[in-house]
Amino acid sequence: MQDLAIQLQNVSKHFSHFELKNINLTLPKGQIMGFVGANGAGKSTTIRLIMGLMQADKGNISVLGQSMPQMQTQIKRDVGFSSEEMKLYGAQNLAWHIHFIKNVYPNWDDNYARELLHRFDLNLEQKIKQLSKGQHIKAQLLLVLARQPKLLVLDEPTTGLDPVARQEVNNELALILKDEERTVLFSSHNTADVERISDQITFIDRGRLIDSQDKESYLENWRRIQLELPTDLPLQPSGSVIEVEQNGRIASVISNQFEPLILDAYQQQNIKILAVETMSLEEIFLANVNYRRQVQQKGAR
Ligand SMILES: Nc1ncnc2c1ncn2[C@@H]1O[C@H](COP(=O)(O)OP(=O)(O)OP(=O)(O)O)[C@@H](O)[C@H]1O
Repeated sequence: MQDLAIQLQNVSKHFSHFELKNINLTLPKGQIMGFVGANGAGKSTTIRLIMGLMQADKGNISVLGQSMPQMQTQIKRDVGFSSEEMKLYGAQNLAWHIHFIKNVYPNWDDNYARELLHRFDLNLEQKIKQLSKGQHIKAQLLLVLARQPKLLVLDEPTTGLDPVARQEVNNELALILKDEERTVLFSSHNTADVERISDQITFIDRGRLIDSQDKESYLENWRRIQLELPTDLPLQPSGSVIEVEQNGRIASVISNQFEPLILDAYQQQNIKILAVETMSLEEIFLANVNYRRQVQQKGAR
């Protein structure tokens, strides 16, 4: 069996107005997973459960082979976690934080910390409370990255950063990708970031995982097909076609399991194929969420 950094089996968590339902998720070691969902989809809740900061109502969670939350103290050294909720000590500067963390975590890498300090354009002596929001996020990331943990769990690491800082952080994550021993789970609203640096993609919507797969084969499955129909009668979705937009005799359809046979089937109905287009992760995410919500609504009726 492949070595897993994170495994969730049938995990559920119920709040008064929200339910995270039957989450099954596996992240193999050495991979970087982008965890994508709209506001309130359940990303932070899932991450809190993984980190043992909250207890699931049901299901099993294991992190680096250890059960959570029972073994959270034992695995803390190997897991680096960063989220907006975690505040640094405002009255102290970055040098103080580095000194503190270095004493706790033996894998602390001074050279890497210096490189990050330079690349993130941070000042060791400036008090944390004087930092801008973006600088605070970068300081937090420096402290967690330089520990060289085996697993990094980052809750929206690039939210609130300007495009330049976002690129700096993404570049660091992309560098980590080259190290086959290290694993990253990061949540994001930004599908462009996720498309660029992840090798696993997980979509969550309204507390349910809607897809979790390796990026290459996932992107390969989705296509938008432009069609010219023989008449303007409405074209119905069928098979792997999940969305049809039609204007007269011109239609644009989306397939979530594309194969050339779909084109043959259209041609047999005298439908002309105008174009077969790949889709960005953003387009796929939006189409997928719309489709899943429609299916859910139909099921609920
Ligand atoms: N401790 C809690 N008690 C009650 N409800 C909660 C609690 N924590 C989260 N929720 C609810 O669970 C839902 C999911 O929240 P969560 O923070 O996991 O979403 P998210 O995907 O991280 O969203 P965002 O992108 O906006 O940060 C929300 O409706 C939120 O109000």
